[in-house]
Amino acid sequence: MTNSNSENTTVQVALRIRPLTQEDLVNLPSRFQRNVLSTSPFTPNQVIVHGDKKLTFNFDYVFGPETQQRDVYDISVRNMVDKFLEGFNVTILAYGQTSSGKTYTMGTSDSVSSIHESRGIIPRALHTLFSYISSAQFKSRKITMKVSFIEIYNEDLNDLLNDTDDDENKPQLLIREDSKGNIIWSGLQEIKVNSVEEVMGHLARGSLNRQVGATDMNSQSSRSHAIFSVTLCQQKQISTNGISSPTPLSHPSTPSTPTKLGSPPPRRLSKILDDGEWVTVTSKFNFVDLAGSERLKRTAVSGDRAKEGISINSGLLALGNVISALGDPSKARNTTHIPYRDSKLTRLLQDSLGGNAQTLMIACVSPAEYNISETINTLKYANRARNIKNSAIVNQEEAEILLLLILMVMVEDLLLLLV
Ligand SMILES: Nc1ncnc2c1ncn2[C@@H]1O[C@H](COP(=O)(O)OP(=O)(O)OP(=O)(O)O)[C@@H](O)[C@H]1O
Repeated sequence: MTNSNSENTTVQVALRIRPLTQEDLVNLPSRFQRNVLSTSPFTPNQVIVHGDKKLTFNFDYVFGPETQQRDVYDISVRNMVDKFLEGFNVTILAYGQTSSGKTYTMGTSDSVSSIHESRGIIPRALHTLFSYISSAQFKSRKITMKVSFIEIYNEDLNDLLNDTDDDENKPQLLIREDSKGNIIWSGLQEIKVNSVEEVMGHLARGSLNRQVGATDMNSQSSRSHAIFSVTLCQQKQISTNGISSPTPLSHPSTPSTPTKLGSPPPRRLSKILDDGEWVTVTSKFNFVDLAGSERLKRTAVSGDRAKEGISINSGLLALGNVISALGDPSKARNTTHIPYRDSKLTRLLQDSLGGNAQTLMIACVSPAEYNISETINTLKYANRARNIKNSAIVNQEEAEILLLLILMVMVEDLLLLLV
């Protein structure tokens, strides 16, 4: 950490091992239902794979099959919500093979009426956010929150919150880079929200629009990558000594005497400066539910499903390549080229991987022997992500607002000189 407005962090990686489900007990051959994963009793956050040979992997967090949704949230996510409120961009990615628990963990399919205990990360994070925002500490701030929901399906971008059937008049979704190198998703609807219920309504509506199709492994398999985003804009006043001031911004009044350029600030301008600066802090929270990472032959698909599989895998392959390039110190020294542009997924997530965001990857796995090779792939993939270094900053714009105030006063003064 350099100062309170910028933090150098690494991508945090949590492993979540789901329990055997009723579907496993019905669908998997009984000789392959054996549990092949255990957590280490001696080394925290270590998982042991009991296959042909014993393998161990370490993560920032390891959640065993008995871990409840509340604990996953409290231990690994709650602190990221705090960071989001401070003005940092935050991304949480759920990665893993089909049916490994990504949607369950993330809560992407949860609705307002979902049972409280089984609620995933998204509804929990929103409850925390809204309770903070309605607290006394935030009363003096002007706050707007917006949500958007984007899907990448066969390398096409879809706006899951735009229900219009009129495809021709739907705005084109584009990924752009601004002059500061920030990634902008343009053409996407951003809907203003005022309560957890409203957010959950949009999440449920968007999830219904998401592409799902039956594979052999999961009858409701998500065939697309989906990113639910919450953007928080806070206008707050900070006094010049850095302490938040509750005084709202008052518009500058007409000056009694005109000010010459270069003269000391007029009294009302120095009053504005004394009262403190108004700053706008904007942060974005991305909840990413990736499509299943399994190899095609496992899901026994053909035709359109196979085409989807190839495109899902190419997005995840590109994500893997970006992770390798960012996470392998020897490669990072030798090449400055990070292949973000190889897929829409990596381009959309460019800020979250090696950029201006605090990022948590949750790798989800099944404990059953039947899935052992996919599980090992997931463990290796997620392990590499731990080496990625991000450099996040509080997205605060004070200079522009102050400059604007000074310019407003100057324009008024110049106008007065003309009359
Ligand atoms: N930790 C858990 N505790 C209890 N049930 C779980 C847990 N994780 C997943 N499940 C159950 O396992 C099944 C598959 O989970 P889920 O749909 O979240 O998988 P997924 O990884 O999102 O799959 P896909 O990539 O195909 O969408 C669901 O019935 C879900 O309720």
